Amino acid sequence: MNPIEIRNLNKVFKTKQHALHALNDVSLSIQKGEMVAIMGTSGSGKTTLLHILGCIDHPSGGSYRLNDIPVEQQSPKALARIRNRDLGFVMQDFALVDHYSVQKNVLLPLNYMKEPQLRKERAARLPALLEKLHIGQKRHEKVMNLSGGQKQRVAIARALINDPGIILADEPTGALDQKTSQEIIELLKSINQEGKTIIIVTHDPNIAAYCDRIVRIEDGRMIEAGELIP
Ligand SMILES: Nc1ncnc2c1ncn2[C@@H]1O[C@H](COP(=O)(O)OP(=O)(O)OP(=O)(O)O)[C@@H](O)[C@H]1O
Repeated sequence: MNPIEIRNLNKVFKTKQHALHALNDVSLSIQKGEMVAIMGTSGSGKTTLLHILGCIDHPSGGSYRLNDIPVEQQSPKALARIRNRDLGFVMQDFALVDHYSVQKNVLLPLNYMKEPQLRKERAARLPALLEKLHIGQKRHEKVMNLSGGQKQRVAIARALINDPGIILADEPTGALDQKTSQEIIELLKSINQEGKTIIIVTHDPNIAAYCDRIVRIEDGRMIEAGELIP
């Protein structure tokens, strides 16, 4: 079973004037432990695809199985649980709460977890996780006082606190300088080498070079699926 299986996926955005086909007949399988780059020109549909993979948006047609679960048949509550447990998100603008501390930001996903024992177990991972991401000393610092690279490390820690199998990253280095970008992609690569499946939307060929394969999208169509890992 592949963690991600999409078949003949379509996404149409309807406005009063017209219907925009953001994704057109996209089929894609992603194996466990792969690191995949999604590339394409601006407006080609990359973020739309990532949002559907992240169960943030719904396709207009086609099927999506995530960890063998048919996503389109899930209730909003079940989808919220999937987003919380099975997926970690890393965004270009970090999507952190600036006036919260590092610790409070990283622990945020646990607020949505009902099981107290599991929440406790996950929270206990915090110190080791922050050390691993080299932000241990910033634990009580407000996020607004951190550099861009440090903020992205906090966002990666938050994505990992629930130990999801899949990390989805939308231009994770888009707001960072070249040196910091390299540090962040090397960090994501090391997380991938520990077994996480990682999907990264990027414009940057240097970032894509760290991935196992490149999926290219143009005008909502997948024009290249790259080579699968043997
Ligand atoms: N909510 C929406 N309503 C209407 N059209 C949308 C919506 N979201 C995206 N689109 C359109 O769908 C197309 C694909 O957008 P998407 O954001 O997926 O592109 P992208 O490849 O991620 O672009 P970029 O590299 O500039 O971020 C674009 O034409 C965009 O204008």
